[in-house]
Amino acid sequence: MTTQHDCLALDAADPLAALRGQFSLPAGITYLDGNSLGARPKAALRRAHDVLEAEWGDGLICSWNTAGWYDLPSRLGDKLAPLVGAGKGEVVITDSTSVNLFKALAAAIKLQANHPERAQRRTIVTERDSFPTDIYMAQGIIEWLDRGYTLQLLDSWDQLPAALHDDVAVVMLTHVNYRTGRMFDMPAVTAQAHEAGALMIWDLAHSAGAVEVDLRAAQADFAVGCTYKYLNGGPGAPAFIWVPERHQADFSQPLSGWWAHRQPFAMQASFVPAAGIRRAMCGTQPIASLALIECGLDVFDLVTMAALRRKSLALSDLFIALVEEHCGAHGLELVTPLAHAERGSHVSFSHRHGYAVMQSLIAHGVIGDYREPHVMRFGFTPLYTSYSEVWGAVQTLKRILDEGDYQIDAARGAVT
Ligand SMILES: Cc1ncc(COP(=O)(O)O)c(C=O)c1O
Ligand SMILES: Nc1ccccc1C(=O)C[C@H](N)C(=O)O
Repeated sequence: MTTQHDCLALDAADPLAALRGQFSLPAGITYLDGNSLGARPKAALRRAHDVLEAEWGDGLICSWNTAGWYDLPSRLGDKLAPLVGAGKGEVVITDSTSVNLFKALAAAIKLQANHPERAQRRTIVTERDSFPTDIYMAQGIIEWLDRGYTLQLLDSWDQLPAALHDDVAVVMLTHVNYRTGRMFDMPAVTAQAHEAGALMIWDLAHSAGAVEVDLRAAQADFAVGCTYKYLNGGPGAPAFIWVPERHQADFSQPLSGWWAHRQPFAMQASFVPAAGIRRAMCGTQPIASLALIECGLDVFDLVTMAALRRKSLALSDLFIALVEEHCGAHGLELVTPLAHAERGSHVSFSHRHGYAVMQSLIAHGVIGDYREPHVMRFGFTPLYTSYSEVWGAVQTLKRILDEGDYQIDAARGAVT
C-alpha cells in the first residue's frame, strides 16, 4: 500500500524533479494531458517575443537568411532525430501529422508500384482503432488514386500476422494507441511486415518524447509524428516526417510544392525534388510556431529517453495501483495493458459516465481528457509530473466517485 508520505519521498529522490522548473504550469493544477497538448516550456515566451520583435519586426524578409528561417525545418528535424532513433538529414519538421501521413503513404504506394514483384499489390493495412485521421487519410488517398487499392482494418492487433497476405503493399500503424495506450513491438511488427513484402509506416504521435523509439534499428520505412504532445512544441505546432536515407532517392510524394524543389529560388517551370529530406516538404512553414518547437526540444538535452521512460512507467504504475486501491468499487475498468513492454505513457480507464467524471476532475484541477466510448485518459509526462500529483489526482477522483460529484448530462465542448 503506497501512502502520500511514500509519494513525497519518491519526489524527494526523483533525479528528474528539477526539470519541472523548465515549464510554466498554473498553480493548483495537476496536468495529465501532455499526451494531447504538452505544457509550455518557459523559454517559449522569450523565444516568441524574439521571433516576433527581432526576427519578424526588425529583420523582416531578411530573416529567411539572417535568422535561419529557411533552414529551420531541417535543423529542428536534426535536433528531434535522436529522440526517435533517426539519423541526421532524415527528419524534417513540417506540415501536420495528417498531411505527412499522406506523403508517406503516397511514397510507400509508389515505391511498391515500381517494384518488379510487388507492383500488383493493392491492400493497405491499418487498425480500426487507429486515431481516425490515419484511417481518413488512407481512405482519401485510395479514393483519389482510384486504382483498386483497398483498406483492410484490423479489429485487434493480434489479427496482423493473418492479415499479412501477398496483396499487402503497406502496413500503417500507430506505435502507441491514442485511446488504449497499448504499444506495438516496433522491431517485431516491422520485421513481420517486411517478411510479407510490405512497407511499414509508423505514426509516432504518442511515442515521440514519451517512449524509447529506434526507427533505424527497427528498419522501419517511414514515420510521422506530432510535436505538440510530449515534445511540448505548442498548440498546432508543425509535425515531423522521417524518411530514412536508404529511401530518400526514391521518395516521391505528390504535394510537390516549391519548398520540396532542389532550387526553390531558381523559379524553374518544372519540379525537380531536393536531394535529401527536404523533398518531404511542400510549402512555406509557419515560422512563429515552428521556432517554438526548439524550446521543447532543448529540454530533452537535459535528460535521456531511458530516464524519462523509467519515471513514466513508475508514475503510471503508481496511478494504476492507487486507482485500483482507492477507487476500485466504482466500476472503473483499466483499458491499458499492464505489461511495460506493451504500453506507452498514458493510462486509460473506462467508466460508463467517463465524460462527466472527467469534466468534474477538470473542474477540480486535475486535467485529463475523454475519448469515445467511455474512456478517461491520463497522460504522464515525467518532465513535469510528480508522484505526489499522482497521489492527489487519485484522491480527487476517489472523492468525485464516492460522492457522485459529476453531472451525467454535462454539456459537451467541441473538444473532449
Ligand atoms: C495517432 C495520431 N495521429 C495523428 C494525430 C493528429 O494529426 P494532426 O496533427 O494532423 O491533427 C493525432 C492527434 O491529434 C494522433 O493521436
Ligand atoms: N490536435 C488536437 C487538437 C485539439 C484537441 C486534441 C488534439 C489531439 O491531438 C488529440 C490527440 N491526438 C488524441 O490522441 O486524442
